[in-house]
Amino acid sequence: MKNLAILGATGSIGASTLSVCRSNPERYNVTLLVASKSVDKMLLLCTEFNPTYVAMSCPVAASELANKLKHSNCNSQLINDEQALLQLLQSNEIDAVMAAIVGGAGLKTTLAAVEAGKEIFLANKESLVMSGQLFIDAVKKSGAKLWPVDSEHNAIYQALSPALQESIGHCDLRGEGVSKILLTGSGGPFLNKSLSEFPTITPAQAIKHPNWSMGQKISIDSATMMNKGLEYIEARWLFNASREQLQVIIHPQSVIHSMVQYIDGSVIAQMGNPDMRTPIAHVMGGGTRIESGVGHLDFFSSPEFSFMAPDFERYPCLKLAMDACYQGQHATTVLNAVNEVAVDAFLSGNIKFTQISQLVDRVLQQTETREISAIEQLLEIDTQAKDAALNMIQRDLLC
Ligand SMILES: NC(=O)C1=CN([C@@H]2O[C@H](COP(=O)(O)OP(=O)(O)OC[C@H]3O[C@@H](n4cnc5c(N)ncnc54)[C@H](OP(=O)(O)O)[C@@H]3O)[C@@H](O)[C@H]2O)C=CC1
Ligand SMILES: CC(=O)[C@@H](O)[C@H](O)COP(=O)(O)O
Ligand SMILES: [Mn+2]
Repeated sequence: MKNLAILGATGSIGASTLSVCRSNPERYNVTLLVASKSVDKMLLLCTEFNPTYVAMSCPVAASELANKLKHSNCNSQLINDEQALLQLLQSNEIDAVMAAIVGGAGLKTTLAAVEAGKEIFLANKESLVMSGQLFIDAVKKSGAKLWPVDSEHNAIYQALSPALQESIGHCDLRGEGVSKILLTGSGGPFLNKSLSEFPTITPAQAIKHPNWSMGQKISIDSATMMNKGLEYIEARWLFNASREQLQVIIHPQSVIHSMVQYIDGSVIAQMGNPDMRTPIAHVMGGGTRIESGVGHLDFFSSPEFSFMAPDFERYPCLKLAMDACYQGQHATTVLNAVNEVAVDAFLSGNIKFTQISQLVDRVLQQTETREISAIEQLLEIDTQAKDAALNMIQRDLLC
């Protein structure tokens, strides 16, 4: 029985993780649940799982939850400050951590767990996009076991040889006969929409992913294909892949979750219904197969598979992310930070869909190259980039 912390417990990945816990009660003890503002959802989870500890990053939500917990049958202890949360994550009360906070807000907690050598189930791709080399170095130093949860990276992991699975972050792809990682993406809801209609795309249209049910931010990222850009950077770090070893392929059906191509011509793909409980069960089972609650693929009623190359005119965010990947960690941190501001602004009706990429591009263009050697530098770059982006929105500097 492992003690599990779920960071982002009230979100989409949090819900899928808890569903896998329900299907496998003998494997995990839900010890710590962390979220931000969703008090009522958290109260329900506390009532069901009775975690030893619970934390809400928003102080108002934390005190509201404290009050409600007093009148409940659950005796979870509320962790009230960030430092205490980081210490708990690093303590021997926690064995495994599902890192599923959305955005750069997940960086500190995820890294704290990495530094303490925990078993890490990584959904929070933004933390790896921001901290890249520092993250991978911390994994190596602490001996943390890093499991990719993101459906594509989990698929790639499953298609790799045991030697490569054991060397996440330091894979010798060529040495093990891998010629390319083929990262698949659906293309989102606007794959076939006329480009002339893009400026009038609404949040309600953009949030409707054709295949996956996910949180708001990642759904918008899928629509711009910034999600695939972030995943490209994520794959670069997880699998130590060079530019020549990474290719993005649009596969609108989201049945193949990604593939690995070998030098002998073989291509190994992982397939399944688009349901995150499959990769989550894979990592929570430690690579062995456990119940996920996901049904089998029905090959006779599945649509035909199709594949195409991404068009950067339709998906400028993908190109920006692929370029930032080779500019360095300052660039990937700015890309991620500005994208977070832009997605928020789009969801609030303050900018157009087409202005998401414009904003990211503008702030990246005014970013100076910087060598990164500490997380504090990344956090400073993150704040500066967000300020610059907000400033551009307020001054109405976008076309
Ligand atoms: N959803 C999916 O299918 C997939 C998601 N991912 C990645 O997983 C991560 C989570 O995505 P998803 O579950 O969709 O997102 P959701 O928006 O559904 O959930 C986000 C979670 O993060 C919590 N949260 C937000 N800010 C903070 C904070 N500052 N401190 C603590 N908790 C916080 C939210 O709490 P609250 O509810 O209280 O606001 C919520 O529990 C993202 O990085 C995403 O890219 C990767 C692959 C697939
Ligand atoms: C489920 C998952 O891993 C998401 O990242 C998903 O891949 C999003 O779909 P897109 O392929 O449209 O980005
Ligand atoms: Mn994904």
